[in-house]
Amino acid sequence: MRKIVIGSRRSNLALTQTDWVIAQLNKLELPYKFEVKEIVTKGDKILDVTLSKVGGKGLFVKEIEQALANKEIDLAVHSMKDVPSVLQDQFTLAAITEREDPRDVLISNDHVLLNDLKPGAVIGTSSLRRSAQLLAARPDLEVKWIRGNVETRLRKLREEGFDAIILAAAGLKRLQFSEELITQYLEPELCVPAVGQGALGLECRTDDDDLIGLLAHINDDTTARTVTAERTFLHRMEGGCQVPIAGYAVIEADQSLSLTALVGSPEGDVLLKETVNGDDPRTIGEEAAKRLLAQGAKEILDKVKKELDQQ
Ligand SMILES: NCc1[nH]cc(CCC(=O)O)c1CC(=O)O
Repeated sequence: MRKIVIGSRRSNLALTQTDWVIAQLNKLELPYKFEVKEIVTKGDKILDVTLSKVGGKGLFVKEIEQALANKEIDLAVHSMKDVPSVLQDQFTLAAITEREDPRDVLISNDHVLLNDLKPGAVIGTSSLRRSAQLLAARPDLEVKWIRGNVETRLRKLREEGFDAIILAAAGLKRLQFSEELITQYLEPELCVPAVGQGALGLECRTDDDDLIGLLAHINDDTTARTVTAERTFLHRMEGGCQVPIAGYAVIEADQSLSLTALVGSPEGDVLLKETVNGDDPRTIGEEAAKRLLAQGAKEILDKVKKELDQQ
């Protein structure tokens, strides 16, 4: 019986996601056992400055990959939205598991809906993707930076003068927060989710054929196809997750794919958005990128990156 060591960040969400993956693998009743090893990443320690300053979100993944390379761990469970669009050859995304609710949600004090928030209400988010789309819908709102894990952000909502915050439904559901906490689901038409939002990715060493074979059992084809379309788009935009890019694909009744891709300015005064249909995930990802680039998406993103560098 082989023991698989799984590296996880120490947050409740990361540990819950890791336990969920272990439960799926145990159901297979194959001769493997699983052990969790907690890893504290630099991104977890640095909570006060903007993440873009210390290397973006890829940072969470990087230290876990070091542990994979050193064979301290055999497997890493990631939120797909935190995984850079290209991995080094020595690492493989062996499976993408079934997507949880991909939507963002609004959580406001006193359960006030987005349209009913008072002019100038303060919204907490640290995502330029969320701020761009929220401000496009409600230009009068004020967006304020908020950091920390899900529990910390909920505490800050109550204690630090925010009127509302935006979180991913997937994280709240996995952590088993009550539905009553959620004021409003932001449908993808209003707020296109982050590329990969709600899906988990399982990363291991490329030469670990045995583990790759095991993980294939818990790959979800629908999620893998849709997330591949989204990530192809992200890759072509040369976007990290710290810039205002969104991508969300679904499978239609006739099994074809439909990808909605968005690039915006952080202030929400420009939102470029395209929906592309087709059968091949990579082709529609490329096509969405081509259409947005033709409308000036690169200029918008370059300006954002320059501003981040100056911070
Ligand atoms: N940005 C951090 C992060 N990375 C993954 C999730 C959970 C949702 C998911 O799996 O996409 C969250 C929290 C959030 O955005 O509210």
